Parts: sequence; C-alpha cells; structure tokens
Amino acid sequence: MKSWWGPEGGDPQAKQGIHAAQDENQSSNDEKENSKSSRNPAEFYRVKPVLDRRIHVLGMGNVGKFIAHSLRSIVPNPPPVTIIFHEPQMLSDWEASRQRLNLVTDGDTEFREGFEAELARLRSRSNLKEGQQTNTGNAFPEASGEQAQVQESEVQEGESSEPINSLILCTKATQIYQALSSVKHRLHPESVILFLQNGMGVVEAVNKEVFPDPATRPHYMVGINSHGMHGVLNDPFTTVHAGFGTISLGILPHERDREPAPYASQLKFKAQREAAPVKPAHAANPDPMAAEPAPVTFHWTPNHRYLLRTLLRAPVLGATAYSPPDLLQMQLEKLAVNCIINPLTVMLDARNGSILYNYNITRVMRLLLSEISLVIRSLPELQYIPNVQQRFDPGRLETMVVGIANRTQDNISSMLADVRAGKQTEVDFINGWVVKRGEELGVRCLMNYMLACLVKGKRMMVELELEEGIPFVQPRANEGSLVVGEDVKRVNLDERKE
Ligand SMILES: CC(C)(CO)[C@@H](O)C(=O)[O-]
Repeated sequence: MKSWWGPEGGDPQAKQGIHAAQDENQSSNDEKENSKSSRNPAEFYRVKPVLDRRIHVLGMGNVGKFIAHSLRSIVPNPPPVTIIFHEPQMLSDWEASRQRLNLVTDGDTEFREGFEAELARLRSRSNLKEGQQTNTGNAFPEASGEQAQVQESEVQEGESSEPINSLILCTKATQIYQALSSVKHRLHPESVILFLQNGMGVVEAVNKEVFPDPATRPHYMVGINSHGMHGVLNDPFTTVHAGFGTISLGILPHERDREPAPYASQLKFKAQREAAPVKPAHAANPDPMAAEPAPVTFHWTPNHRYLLRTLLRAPVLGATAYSPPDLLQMQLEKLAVNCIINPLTVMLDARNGSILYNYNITRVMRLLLSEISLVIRSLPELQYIPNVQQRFDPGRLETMVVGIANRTQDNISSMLADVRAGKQTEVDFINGWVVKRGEELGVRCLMNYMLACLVKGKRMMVELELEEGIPFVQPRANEGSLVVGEDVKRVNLDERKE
C-alpha cells in the first residue's frame, strides 16, 4: 500500500504550509497580541505549564496503533500514552499479550512498550444526548444523586474516570459519536482533541451532537494523514507501515475566540422546490458593503502547544504544522480526491488504478468534479483566500486525482475495504458533504448525490451477502485488514458445521 501524497506528487501550493519552526514564530506572534507576558515559547510554558503530559489515543485501528507506536518512539523522554479499547475482549487480549505495539516497515518489526491501556465502552447516541443534559464541561460534573449513581454504576473494570487533557481521535468518521460518548465525561473546556478522520463535516457534527455549548466545548486540532497502513491477519497489535506519508496538523480556532465573519450563506436550496430557478451560486460572496474580516487570532492553549510539539517530535509521522486556512484548503483537496477515487472504486469493485486510462470513467470523473469544484469555490469560508479559484479549478483537481490514483494504483481504497467488509462507509462525510454544502449554496449536486446513494446501496447489498455467507472477494496475500468478508464467511460456515 502506498501513501497517497508522495513527494513526487506533492502539490506546490499545498507546500505553502508553514513548517514547525515557522509555525512556532507565527504562534508566538499571535501570543504577543494575546498576552504581553508570553514573549517566547519557553516563557509561554513558564506562564502556563502543562501539568499532564499523558496523551490518550482512542480508536485502535491501524492509524491509532501507528500514532501510539510513533509517540512512544520519541527520544528522549517519550510522552506517557494511554490506548483506549472499546471492547472488554480487546482489553483482555492486550493484557494477555506482551503489551507491545509492533510496526512492520520494509519487513523489519519494531516494538514499543510502556503503554497504559483502558476500556471505554461505546455508548449509544441516545446516551450521548442524555449526557448532553448533564454535562457541565467539567471533567467531574456535579451530577444530581441519581445521575451520579448512573455514572458510577457505569464504570466497569478497566474503565477510568480520570480527566483527559490530550486526546487523539483515530476512529472512522462514522464511529465518532459513539467514540466520543465513551469519554465525553472525562473531557473539559481546556482539553484538546485531535481529529484524524477522512472527509469533512466531522467537527461540525461533533459540535452539534456532542458539545453543543461553546462555553464548555474542548479545543480542537485537525490532522490529515497520508501514511499507508494495513493490519496483519490474527495479529491485532501489529500494523504494517506500507507507504510513507505525512501528517498535516493545525489548530481550529475556537468559537470562544472567533470574531464574527462578515459573510453568511443565506441561500438555501430545497430539492422539493423544483419549479423555482436555482439562483446563481454567489450567495457565498461577502457583502461588498461589509467591512474586511478582522485578522484571525489563534489562541494557543498549553494543551494545544504540548500536543502539537509532541507530534512534531515523532520523526516517523513526518508531521508539519499549518495555519488554519492552509489546512482547510488541504482538507478540501483531499476531499476532492476521496470524492472520486473512493466511490468509483466501490462501484467498480477494483483497486485505485482502475479509474485510469478509461475514457468513460474519465467522463464520470469530470462530471463529478464540476460539481465538487463549484461547491468548493463558492464556500464563504474561502472567499478571502487568494487563488482559491485556480487552486480548485476542475482541471487542476483532475490532475491531482489522476496523480494520486496512479501512485496508489495497487491500493484498495478505504471505502472499498469498508464496503467489502459490509461496514458503514464514510461517504456521508465525503460526497455527502459536497451535496449538503451545495444545497446551502444553491449548487445542485445530483451526480454526487446519486453516487453516494449507490455506495450505500452497494454496502447494504454486501452486508446481506455476508449474512448469507456468499463469498465474493478474494484478498491478496498479507491484506489482513481486508479479509473481514472471508472471516465472516468462515464463521458462518463453521457455525453450520456445528
Ligand atoms: C487517496 C485514497 C483514496 C488512496 O487509497 C485514500 O485516501 C483512501 O483510501 O481513502
């Protein structure tokens, strides 16, 4: 498996991002404005020391294991790392094992140890909603007697109620609510959460569903991972680092610190109102009479700084820090690539290279990209950024998609792997996000809508096939994480034998 963002395909504009050292300068500049006493990073830490160095990693898929392993590889003085499992069985397997995470690179296995492990059981979405009513944003909310009892009785063996200051969230976008519900009561307004999901709209969904009150909401960071990893069959604590990539990181300015934007998308497109002509998609343009936006000030908390600096110290991650507008544009570029490669490989049931050198597929790609490009170029949040029109031109996006499909031609896309395993896909956070934002901006994205529906339909079909034990995919050797379909088939057959 190759990383999708190799140096040879690196995009020159994307590389405008600020390197760690520059970021340090940038952030100290911001702090000069924010606080006269914080003149340099050392002073920042003297004024606002980090009391807890522990980093929690939630989501023990390949990305989670890779991140946790990399953090423990930092020399000198690696941070204390807690890995969080969702299933009691996984925690028992870990406790029965040598309690090591292994990373295989070019056939060499390196192990890391010294992890703490905890259980945090997934809660249903209805529990999450209940939690919202009681959450005060404090890691130890003062619950009423009855609530306290419920919370106390819910703490099982292996679970913890200690506050979490730095959390790296590595679950799939589709698992985000349940994952956060399992630790929500341990997060507080000064905690920082790093989101490492594919697609867009995850943070907005979390704000709506999990942390609706900005006053008690934790701080956020976002990361874009381009490393390629896969698992090893019957070895839950080993990950193969199959393609070297990077992790692009940035902080998201918190609503508590944000200036109100001088623009707003007002036009709402409703699919039912067919008769009404679709207005030109310029609702996103700022009001010409409105004042220029105030410069954004990034408020760095000690936990932000600590988590960012720690990740930058892990060489294998290839982490780089970017300003929020640069990171947003990189996320949108990745989104455009995912909107094409992921669903098309699902529909073709083939590796990434299958979309290349095929004129009919190219036509489909262009139709999809025309919608995606228009939505992105109409986004109000990009209106004051120079060169957005050129950067997200459909032709340029096509060049990117083709380049990445070519470089990863032997990979099975994450969405195809999910569909083959009968798992829920991230399509709602990929093509679904384009459709949703398009609706808000008056851009009708019928092709992306249709493709998202087809992916969901195909997934449903596979789930039914798996339930009936029909074999349909043969994995290649060593593709441990991709053979779930095979396992399920085997389990079903075994059950029948019994
Ligand atoms: C770019 C990509 C499609 C390459 O496999 C990857 O982001 C994925 O699999 O989701």
